[in-house]
Amino acid sequence: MQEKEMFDLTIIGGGPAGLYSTFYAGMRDLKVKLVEYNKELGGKILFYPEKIIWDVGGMPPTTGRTLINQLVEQATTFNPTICLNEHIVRMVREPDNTYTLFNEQGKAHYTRAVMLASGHGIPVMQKLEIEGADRYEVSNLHYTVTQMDIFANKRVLISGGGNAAVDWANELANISKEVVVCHRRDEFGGHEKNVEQMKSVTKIHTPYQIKELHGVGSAIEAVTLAHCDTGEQRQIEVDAVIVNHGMKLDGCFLIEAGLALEEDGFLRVSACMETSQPGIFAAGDVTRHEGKLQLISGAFVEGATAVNGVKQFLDPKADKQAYVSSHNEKFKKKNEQLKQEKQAQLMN
Ligand SMILES: Cc1cc2nc3c(=O)[nH]c(=O)nc-3n(C[C@H](O)[C@H](O)[C@H](O)COP(=O)(O)OP(=O)(O)OC[C@H]3O[C@@H](n4cnc5c(N)ncnc54)[C@H](O)[C@@H]3O)c2cc1C
Repeated sequence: MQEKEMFDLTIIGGGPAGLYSTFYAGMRDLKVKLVEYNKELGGKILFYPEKIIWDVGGMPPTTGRTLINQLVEQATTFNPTICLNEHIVRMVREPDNTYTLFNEQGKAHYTRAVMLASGHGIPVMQKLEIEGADRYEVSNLHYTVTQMDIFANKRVLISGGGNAAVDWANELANISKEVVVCHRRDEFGGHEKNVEQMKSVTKIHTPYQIKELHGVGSAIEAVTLAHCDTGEQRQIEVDAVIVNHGMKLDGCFLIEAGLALEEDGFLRVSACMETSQPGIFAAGDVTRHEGKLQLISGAFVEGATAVNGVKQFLDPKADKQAYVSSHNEKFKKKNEQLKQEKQAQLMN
């Protein structure tokens, strides 16, 4: 029988919100477990590991990969329990007001409080609805860009008009032989400046969509685009195709748990990031509230606020927030260690 180990807090989702909350929960002496669906931590940043991030406070321009590594290092400061490759699909409130969370295989996690840091749910890329397209996925049909240099000196077609498609088009224009963008609408998502830049450095076809892929073996060599209104067709030769048609979101378990949602399907939360169910808190992209900052910095603030909410939920007499880290006794030994490491570095 599975051993029933009870945690103070179980965090669902290992993106920026979940990772920072894991660290902060350690600062608040909570016994914490982090459960992530992917086999790797990092959340959405895993979609842009090579992109440079500029807008996280106090952090000089840093790649997504470096930020993930730093977040993971910080999250593991207090030795939390981390479970990867587990999709939480059900939350049950027990008569003693604790929660049991079940993963897809039926494994249970026992916890006194829950934090939903599940972003937009399990992202499932919208695939091309063209028969046989999947055979090119092993070679030059991509649904995300995790490594820029594989597109160096290539003729790349990007299909899609969202934020990510615009960003990738601009970045690839610096290294690829040619970047062509097709989109079924004339308008593109993302910052106006980025869209303008994309228009000046790539060839754009709107309103067009991919109608046919032509390949030999497992590689696409050309693509037929069709005009969305007239059906007029044009063929272009390519070395790689990137499709970014958005993601299907799996938010079903939030609905099944009976949590109050805003109209757009995201979680309604109180000022201390508690959901409509006592003991279930939330942080990051999964929440909506007035003043929402849907950025990594916003996820950090919401994470710390939610952990403080959890602490007071479990112990109403607890301080409202953790004692500042610069003067926190918890770090005394670690600070000594850091000083010694720095001195040793200077000596070498
Ligand atoms: C292309 C792109 C570029 C961006 N650039 C920037 C930028 O420059 N600066 C910036 O501040 N922000 C940027 N963002 C936004 C930023 O990435 C998000 O705001 C941030 O990742 C939100 O963090 P999160 O932890 O709330 O959610 P996520 O990062 O989405 O993480 C949620 C995690 O929860 C997991 N999960 C979900 N449901 C379950 C479940 N049921 N069971 C187990 N695990 C589950 C998911 O697998 C995922 O790992 C960008 C976003 C994109 C898409």
